[in-house]
Amino acid sequence: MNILDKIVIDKRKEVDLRKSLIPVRQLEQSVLFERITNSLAQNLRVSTSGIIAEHKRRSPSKSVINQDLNVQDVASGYENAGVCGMSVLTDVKYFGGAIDDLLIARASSNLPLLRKEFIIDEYQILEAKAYGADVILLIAAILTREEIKRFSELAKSFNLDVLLEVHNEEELQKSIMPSLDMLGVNNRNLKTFEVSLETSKQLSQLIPNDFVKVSESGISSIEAIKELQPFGYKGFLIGENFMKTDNPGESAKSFINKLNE
Ligand SMILES: O=C(O)c1ccccc1NCC(=O)[C@H](O)[C@H](O)COP(=O)(O)O
Repeated sequence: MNILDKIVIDKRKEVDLRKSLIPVRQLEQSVLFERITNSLAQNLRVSTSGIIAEHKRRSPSKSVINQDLNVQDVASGYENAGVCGMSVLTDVKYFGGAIDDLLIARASSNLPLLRKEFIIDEYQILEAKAYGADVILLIAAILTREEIKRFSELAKSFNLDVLLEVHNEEELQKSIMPSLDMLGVNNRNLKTFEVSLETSKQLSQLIPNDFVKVSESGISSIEAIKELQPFGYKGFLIGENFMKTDNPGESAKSFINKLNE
């Protein structure tokens, strides 16, 4: 059993509990449900840096990264740094996140917000919309093609962007469909937790040009981005490298300044 299998077992129980506490009707009545969303894919298409900066307190691979910061400060710092979008990990058990982190990030910035979650049920997409997200993540490794289609079409009906994440060729081949906006290649091997940019490089040629290509995980240097850009990547999801510092916003700002030099 890999880490995703464990996360999904817990997630099913969590989602059942959340559904019983907050019914769909209540989510649909949220003021944010009517909010006009802000497209991350569009920002990435026109950006020179393409940075998507993540709020990440801890992770299965690194344990604690940073538990001392306010989401408000991180979100406003990232916005001030000029990132293209912010990823907010909302998983409680494995990442120390919360759905309220999304709400706080929404109140603190106008950035496109990605709900970084292990989505296995439509309910979580309604939650994403009700708590102010602009983008959802779908992970091919934990979904069937039919689920990817159903979930991405539901997200598009709410004007949410969809980032589909893959780890290998098989996941990529089963997932390609028009209701996706961005294809993300995760460089982290979920069995060993090792990261290798080679994964992004190898899969890049199999991703049709209609999708914005995003490289995820293990990116910690300007050189890594310069290495990935020739493979067509327009988006770079960075978590730990910024979050391990006392001031992720400042850290993202100096990273982007160096990248643009
Ligand atoms: O980060 C982990 O340890 C992890 C383990 C299992 C499933 C997902 C995991 N991370 C989620 C992510 O995709 C990353 O947080 C994101 O790509 C940023 O990665 P990094 O820059 O390496 O923090």
